[in-house]
Amino acid sequence: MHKIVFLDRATIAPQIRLRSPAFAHELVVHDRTAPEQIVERLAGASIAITNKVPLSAAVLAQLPALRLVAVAATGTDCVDKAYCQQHGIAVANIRGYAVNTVPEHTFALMLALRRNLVAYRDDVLAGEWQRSGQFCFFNHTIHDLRGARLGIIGEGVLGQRVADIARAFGMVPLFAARKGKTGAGRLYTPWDEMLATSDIITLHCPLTPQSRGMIATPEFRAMARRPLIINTGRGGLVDEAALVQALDEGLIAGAGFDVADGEPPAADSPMMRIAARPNVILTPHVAWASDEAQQTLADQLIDNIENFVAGRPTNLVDSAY
Ligand SMILES: NC(=O)c1ccc[n+]([C@@H]2O[C@H](COP(=O)([O-])OP(=O)(O)OC[C@H]3O[C@@H](n4cnc5c(N)ncnc54)[C@H](O)[C@@H]3O)[C@@H](O)[C@H]2O)c1
Ligand SMILES: O=C(O)[C@H](O)CO
Repeated sequence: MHKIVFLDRATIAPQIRLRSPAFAHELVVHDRTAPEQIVERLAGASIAITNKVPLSAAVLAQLPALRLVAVAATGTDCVDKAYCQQHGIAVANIRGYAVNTVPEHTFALMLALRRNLVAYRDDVLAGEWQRSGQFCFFNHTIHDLRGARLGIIGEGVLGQRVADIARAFGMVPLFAARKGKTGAGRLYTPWDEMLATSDIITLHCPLTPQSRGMIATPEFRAMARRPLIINTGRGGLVDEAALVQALDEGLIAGAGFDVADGEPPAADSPMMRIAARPNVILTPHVAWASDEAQQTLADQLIDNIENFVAGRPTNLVDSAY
């Protein structure tokens, strides 16, 4: 009989229904699991469910019964997939569930920052409208999306939907070629050209050893049009100290982030130090979290587990990802 252990059920909202897998099993559910509890809790489990509890090689090496890590997310950066691949542990993720929720959140950040909604709201609350003496006032510039060039990093499910919505707004979406690769091809804009010509840059790629820190000081200095940076991908894709410096030096117009390098970020972290600025919006990794998307995720999570046990696994992730 399979023993299934869910390490962090509290990362999915309580109203989301998690159906019981349709095979003989024992299911143990923990709301949260601290690093020092992982090995003890997964002892004897053949299937581990994790959303964000890290499963490092050192931890996995102590779990000889483990056969499947079912990640309750698209991003699998919390799992040492190279170790899993070498030791016959399958890793499955959730795909396509966020195709509405993340692009909608991405555009919410873009619109709010392009139109300076946070700054105007602060002004209204501070009495600026009354002081202006007329029906409107112009303390902050406002830019339309129509005509803006949108650099998109990552051309998967989310990057493509963002491009579709961008076209509907009359924007010009540009899929960035891989950093460091020459010869962009018909569908891709060379990396340097994307940096130099975008009015907004949005990240939709996984966090891997290759993509960590892909936007750092040299990239900010190459952003000739003072773009907005939107990151709903993963903390760690953008070097946060370099982001603060880029904002301080006016190299970028603003930042809309749903993720941080280390979550929750420490109170004195770079992201928290800039979070109150009017041209910064930081949301707590909730772009994925519409009720609709969460239910799709929960259903697909159990599908993945049932399919694995039935011998026809779905959504397996290899170590390159
Ligand atoms: N903030 C959130 O709530 C939230 C929700 C869902 C997904 N995400 C993040 O968004 C990412 C993308 O999701 P998706 O559903 O589009 O995944 P996907 O697998 O469909 O697409 C990922 C794309 O990134 C590309 N890619 C891989 N490595 C790259 C690199 N080094 N540089 C540039 N591109 C690279 C892949 O080729 C692929 O086209 C996930 O990996 C996850 O980290 C965040
Ligand atoms: O990768 C994902 O699916 C989101 O970050 C939610 O965990």
